[in-house]
Amino acid sequence: MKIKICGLTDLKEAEYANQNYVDFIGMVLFFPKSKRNITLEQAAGIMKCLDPKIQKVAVVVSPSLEQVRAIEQTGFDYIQIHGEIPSGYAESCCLPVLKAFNIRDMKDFSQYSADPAVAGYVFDAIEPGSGQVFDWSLVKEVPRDEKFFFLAGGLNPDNVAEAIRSVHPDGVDVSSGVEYGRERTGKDPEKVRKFVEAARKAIGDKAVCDQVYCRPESW
Ligand SMILES: O=C(O)c1ccccc1N[C@@H]1O[C@H](COP(=O)(O)O)[C@@H](O)[C@H]1O
Repeated sequence: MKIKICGLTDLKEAEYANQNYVDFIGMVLFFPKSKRNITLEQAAGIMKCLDPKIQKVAVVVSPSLEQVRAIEQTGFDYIQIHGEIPSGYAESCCLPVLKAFNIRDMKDFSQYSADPAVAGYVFDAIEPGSGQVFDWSLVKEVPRDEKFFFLAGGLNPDNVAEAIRSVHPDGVDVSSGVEYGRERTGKDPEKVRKFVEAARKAIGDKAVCDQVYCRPESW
């Protein structure tokens, strides 16, 4: 079971990821509508501060091939794509894709599950990065294959254990749920710590571990 903290925007947030030994971080790119959108140059600076063991995910919405190539050159390990994967991706790009499904897109699931460029799935609420929880029963029946299954959408320190027990994902993904409230923006180190602690505690629960789908070592 892996933990992903998404939407990092500055160097101190990279430090929170290091301090809590998270497995993945995400950074939102080429999506100015998001308050977490940063430039490739900012992302490169954040990457330099990250523990090299942490996997770096570029989070994008229907990117162009040109944007994907720029992301590849910046040194990301994965690309999380909401919306459409650009046509010609397999021929000219090599970053493994985490295909995000904003739950109304589930009709496209079988198409993407057959795509060799797709290394994993991120199941998220309708509005990405909105902090909204969706009905987890919608993904409980998703057939488990060799691709990685991240649960996202409104997770927070108070509901992540229940999410793990209920859905048995391979990984949990959070952004809004570890941020400050209305008065301040950015990640709250105390919420990051509590989220990671709650997730690890739930994972450590033997009854849960026995049911969680086992991943290959590389994950
Ligand atoms: O965070 C954003 O603004 C964002 C923008 C574009 C695509 C995805 C985005 N966020 C991703 O949404 C999930 C869940 O976030 P939350 O915990 O519900 O806030 C996560 O993967 C974010 O990276």
